[in-house]
Amino acid sequence: MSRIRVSAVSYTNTKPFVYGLEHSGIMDEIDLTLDIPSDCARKLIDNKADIGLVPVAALLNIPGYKILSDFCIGANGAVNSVFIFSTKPIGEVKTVRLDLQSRTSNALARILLREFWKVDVVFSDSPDTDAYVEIGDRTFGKAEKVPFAYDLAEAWKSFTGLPFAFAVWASNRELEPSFITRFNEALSYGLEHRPELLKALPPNPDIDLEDYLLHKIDYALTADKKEAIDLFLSYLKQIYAIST
Ligand SMILES: C=C(O[C@@H]1C=C(C(=O)O)C=C[C@H]1O)C(=O)O
Repeated sequence: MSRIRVSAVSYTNTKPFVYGLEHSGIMDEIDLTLDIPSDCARKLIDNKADIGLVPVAALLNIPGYKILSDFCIGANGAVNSVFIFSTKPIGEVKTVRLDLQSRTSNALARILLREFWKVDVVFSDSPDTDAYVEIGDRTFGKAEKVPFAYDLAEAWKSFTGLPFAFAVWASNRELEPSFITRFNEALSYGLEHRPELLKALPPNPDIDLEDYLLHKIDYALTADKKEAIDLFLSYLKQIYAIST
């Protein structure tokens, strides 16, 4: 039987999930790759993977997608690894560069700039923009070093009162229910064993990894995070309608 191809995110936020998958029998049934979020989305869209930790902004491009887990990469308030970094206060920003590794946070930035901060900006690939979106481990420690840093999960909570989900476990086809159960058990094992994982991770002077993996990243795909996804996707559709 051919293995199920799984694309997970290569950032620290996903390490508990990877720990769970690697410490379970499921490794015999899957081919696991670690990818930046934009590649993870691309693999699901192009049928190069069967399951992915898919940026929610990409769900609209995966016909018939199925969310197969009650775990996600989310946050309830500040997440500490998804930012707009800026040389100016957000109300004065005119140009913004997006992050090529991101799908969700780029869209979230567009929504918040327009609907929450109410600034009209131009998006550009130029290295000289007033502000830029950045996600993942590359952001660790930067918020204290730049003139202005805006945590996008925190801003979303201020805007909507809701938590947020950046990426969900989804498939692009039907899978065996018993496999999905075992997959979820492996993810759950990883979350439960975060203390052991934390002991094994090299210390990082730029981030409190315990706080990040136990408190900032919120892994439960709760009803209010699903509500947030629906709301986020409805804003995203409006933005597509405007920009196309
Ligand atoms: C919290 C994060 O969430 C991520 C952000 C994503 C995106 O912007 O597309 C996708 C997956 C997550 O890893 C992060 O990367 O720091």
